[in-house]
Amino acid sequence: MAPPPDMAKTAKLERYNSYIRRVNSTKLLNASSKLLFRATLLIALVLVLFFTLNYPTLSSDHLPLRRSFLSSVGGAAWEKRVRHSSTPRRPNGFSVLVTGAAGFVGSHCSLALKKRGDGVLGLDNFNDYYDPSLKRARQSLLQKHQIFIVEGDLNDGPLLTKLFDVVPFTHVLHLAAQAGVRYAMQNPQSYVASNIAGFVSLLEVAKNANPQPAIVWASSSSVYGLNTENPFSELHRTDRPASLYAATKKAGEEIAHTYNHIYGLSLTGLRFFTVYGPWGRPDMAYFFFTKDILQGKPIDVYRTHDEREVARDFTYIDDVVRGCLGALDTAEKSTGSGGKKKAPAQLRVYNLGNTSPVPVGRLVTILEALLGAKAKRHVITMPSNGDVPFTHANVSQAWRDFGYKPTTDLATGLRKFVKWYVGYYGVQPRAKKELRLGTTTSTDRPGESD
Ligand SMILES: O=C(O)[C@H]1O[C@H](OP(=O)(O)OP(=O)(O)OC[C@H]2O[C@@H](n3ccc(=O)[nH]c3=O)[C@H](O)[C@@H]2O)[C@H](O)[C@@H](O)[C@H]1O
Repeated sequence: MAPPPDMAKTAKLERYNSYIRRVNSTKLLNASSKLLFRATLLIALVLVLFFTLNYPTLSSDHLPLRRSFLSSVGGAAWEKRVRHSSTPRRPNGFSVLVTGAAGFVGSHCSLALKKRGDGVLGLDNFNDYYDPSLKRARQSLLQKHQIFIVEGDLNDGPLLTKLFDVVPFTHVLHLAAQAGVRYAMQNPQSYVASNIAGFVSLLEVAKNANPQPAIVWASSSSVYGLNTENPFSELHRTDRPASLYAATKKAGEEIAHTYNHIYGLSLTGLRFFTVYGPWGRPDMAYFFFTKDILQGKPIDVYRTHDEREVARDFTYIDDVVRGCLGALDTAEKSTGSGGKKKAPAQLRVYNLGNTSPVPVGRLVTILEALLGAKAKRHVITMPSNGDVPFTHANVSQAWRDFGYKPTTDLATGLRKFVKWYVGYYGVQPRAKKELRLGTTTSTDRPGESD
């Protein structure tokens, strides 16, 4: 029997309503899965960005990815900046790639080269081994002098290749490194990554470049290690490093030999002796002693195991800059091309020191006078941390080949450093008046802080 017409209508309405509910719930389901999918995508993207930008090591696998996120690298505008920065403005001027250009020695050398009309392109990874804001301040200074620093890592082969594709560099001044003797015990891998892998990465690209550049690079006085002959000469033994830092610099010297031998690269290693001065490195003793003395904090002054004073051949930055430029000026051309050696090429190593070691206690006394504050000296036996008891350079080879002659004694150099320090950090040493430190601004040129 057929239902009465009202009941049939109600049943139809019921079916219709349930159909609408089903449609609505399907729509809702679709909408929420879309939302879920988008949210997942967003979280994944955030995670990828986070791990890429914060990847802590120098793993080359991740660098191109990291770069492409950060990047300003590549593109017509970028290439124009790279070319403009590297173009010399004097006849027969050099086109120099300065690695570690935002570093202490790198920033000073970049400005000195630019000042005399050479083209300079910087490369720096702005790592946080010490306060990166100091590196950024140096970068701003270089930028004011039309020096562009490409932000990138030595282990980024494709980036280096790109730079050499854009610019036919005549020279490389390779100063990028993991510095610091004592920190090597805390972070050994960073020394291997920068000073060995990074150096090889640069040499691989340089040997394939056409033309091959001449390379001048920073070795270290620390390669003399346990050498007891004095003063240190390039002819002395360097096979007993006392720290991993020294071992990686010594490895660099051997690696330089190999690339010179196989590919005809012209290579000059410069053994720097405890370089100090304005815009210096905060991890070095003279720098953190200054900070600690001003803050009334105690400082550790090392003495040797046989109760003697520890001494260093502290070398002022302007002298080292002159040494670097002298080495560049006398560097012969590499002889290879396209990865093939055509003839024997120049291979050199030089000490760049001050030739007069000063005990660390004396350095503290000079700082006390400049700062008008007494240091809280905590004299302790040198811990087993890779430090050597003394350094002393014989620089006769650098003098003979490019007229290197250090001219700044420690008291003069520290006065310039303190003058910069108080200006940069805005502190007032009590001795300001007596020593005529004056003030300086953070925009003072490195090497022109007087
Ligand atoms: O010539 C180099 O190739 C190296 O020079 C520099 O190393 P170093 O000569 O060790 O300079 P730096 O740390 O300033 O210690 C100075 C003195 O203070 C003593 N020292 C140090 C710390 C401390 O707390 N107390 C102390 O007495 C310490 O024992 C030492 O006698 C660069 O950092 C390094 O990167 C590398 O370039």
